[in-house]
Amino acid sequence: MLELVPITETIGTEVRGIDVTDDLSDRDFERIYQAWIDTTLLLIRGQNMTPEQHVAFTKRFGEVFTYTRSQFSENDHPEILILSNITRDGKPIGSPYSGRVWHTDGHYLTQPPAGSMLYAREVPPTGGDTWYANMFAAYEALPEAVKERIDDLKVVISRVQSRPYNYPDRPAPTPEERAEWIDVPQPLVRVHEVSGRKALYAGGNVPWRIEGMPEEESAPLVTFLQEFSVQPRFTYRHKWQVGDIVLWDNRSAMHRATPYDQENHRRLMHRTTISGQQPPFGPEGLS
Ligand SMILES: O=C(O)CCC(=O)C(=O)O
Ligand SMILES: [Fe+2]
Repeated sequence: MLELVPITETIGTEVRGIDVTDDLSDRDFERIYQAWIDTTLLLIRGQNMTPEQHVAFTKRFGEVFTYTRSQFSENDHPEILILSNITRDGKPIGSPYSGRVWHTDGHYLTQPPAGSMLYAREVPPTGGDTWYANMFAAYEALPEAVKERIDDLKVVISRVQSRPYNYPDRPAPTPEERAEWIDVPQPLVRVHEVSGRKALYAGGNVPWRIEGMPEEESAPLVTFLQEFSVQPRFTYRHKWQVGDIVLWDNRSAMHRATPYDQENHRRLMHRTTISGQQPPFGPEGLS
């Protein structure tokens, strides 16, 4: 029987009593979907999915993104992104460095993904955990004066500067990529398109600044918001077991991967990504 169990006081729901490869009734799915929207993260343990089943389950939450240009997608499954240190024919089959700093996926895209579903296939005995922070809770805990100050601010994100920082194992952007990777504006406070709740949209792995604000004012505010939002009271550290699925709502969560002994242990994660809309601007998210 489907059971929904809170993970911490502020973030996450563990979904028990389901096999995601079975047909879930619309009623059960609706409860799971609502828990995802409300608590930003779902954990489902003990699953055994083929790539097809992973994609099919992800599709219930939205349109699944296809990695047409990634060197790290699974053979014949462009929807499955591989995060791993395991090598295939002497070549890495994934980037083991992805996400080592707090971030929200695709902050630098005009249409960032709505969510990501990570599935653990192989895990090291220690390390390789993933941290998550609930950005609704972080926003709501800010002093009223800070909320008023930041509610209508826009930030500008530079994708070009992000590449070497995020992926030390990948080459710097090519001139073509540089030309294509434009600076992207995002709201600093994001109104969730399903619940209407406000979240701090302050992801950190891509350099960003606040539009129209002098650097000496913007930089300390950015640092304050980033540090504020990852306090233990808003976060959950997930220690992976094989068969775990974690689905996070990228509109209301930040996350961060932690290191592990890459020389001696294997970690293999399959990720699907749910496409998203352009974050709405304006105090009510209407414009
Ligand atoms: O490997 C992980 O634990 C998370 C990596 C990450 O940032 C992601 O999948 O978006
Ligand atoms: Fe990520």
